[in-house]
Amino acid sequence: MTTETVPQKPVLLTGASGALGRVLTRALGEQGWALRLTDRAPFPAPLPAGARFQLADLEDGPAILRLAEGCGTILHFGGISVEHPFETVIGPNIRGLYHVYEAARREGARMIFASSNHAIGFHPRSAVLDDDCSLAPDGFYGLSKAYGELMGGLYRDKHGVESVFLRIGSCFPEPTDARMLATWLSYADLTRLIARATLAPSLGPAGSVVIWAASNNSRMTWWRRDGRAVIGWTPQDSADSYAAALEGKTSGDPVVERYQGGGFAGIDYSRAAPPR
Ligand SMILES: NC(=O)C1=CN([C@@H]2O[C@H](COP(=O)(O)OP(=O)(O)OC[C@H]3O[C@@H](n4cnc5c(N)ncnc54)[C@H](O)[C@@H]3O)[C@@H](O)[C@H]2O)C=CC1
Ligand SMILES: O=C(O)[C@H]1OC(=O)[C@H](O)[C@@H](O)[C@@H]1O
Repeated sequence: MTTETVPQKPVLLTGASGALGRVLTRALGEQGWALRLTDRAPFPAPLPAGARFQLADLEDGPAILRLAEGCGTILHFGGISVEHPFETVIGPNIRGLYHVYEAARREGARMIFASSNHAIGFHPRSAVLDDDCSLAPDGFYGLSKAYGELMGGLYRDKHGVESVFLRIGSCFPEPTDARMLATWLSYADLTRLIARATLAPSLGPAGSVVIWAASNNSRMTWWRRDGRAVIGWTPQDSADSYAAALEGKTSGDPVVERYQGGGFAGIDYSRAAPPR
């Protein structure tokens, strides 16, 4: 038996011009994937063979539906990616997300949603979380990710749309502070995770899985059971080799150090844009 390494249908990647979108475009393009790329910002590098890019805003529903035509998987990485006032987040991350889920429903595509640790960021670091833990967003951004997971549940239960919810920790070239000794996800582990999430023949009886998306970091003691066995993903990298350099690099702020979401838990935009 041969293991499939390239999806049979094209894959739509939103947020292609962003940090992780560019990483995935390069890595999956090199593996011969047929990529349909989109972002509201131009793609800042040459496109790999087999990739097409189209500028679009996630808030433009008809454009998103057209882009998804014929795709078997949607990698949804577009949107606001850090804490911002509510009015900034709602368009891309809520209305835009709805357009992407509608596209997945119409195409019968599997959704791989870049959720975030900030969907559960108000859990204390002393808590040990399984994939069915309560959502505990640490701001408007985290709230939009929690809403995205709930929307995925609705589209699964009502329309049979499959979803992989990636609760990504901190995905950067390397960890840069003590918190990331727990939360870091290497680019290579992300790429392998996306491949397994896309190519896994089934997401099990539930039709959706939650993945704690961090590398094999021994300091990640907050996250336990998830759906990685269902898709066949095992992280291979680790932040441990950075420990000597980063262990003392904490914020000194008790709020930041207490919660899993770190600095986002301490940002307060609640009065940034009063209702009109
Ligand atoms: N990098 C990380 O450590 C983590 C990232 N994530 C999620 O992964 C995804 C990708 O993250 P990054 O690449 O780091 O973020 P990024 O900010 O570099 O990329 C996001 C992309 O979305 C695009 N975008 C924003 N609003 C849009 C709209 N209305 N229409 C079309 N495109 C729009 C932006 O132009 C940007 O290129 C995001 O959804 C983020 O929330 C989640 C947890 C951790
Ligand atoms: O918590 C973290 O480290 C990361 O979480 C996220 O969701 C953000 O997209 C990223 O910019 C943060 O650095």
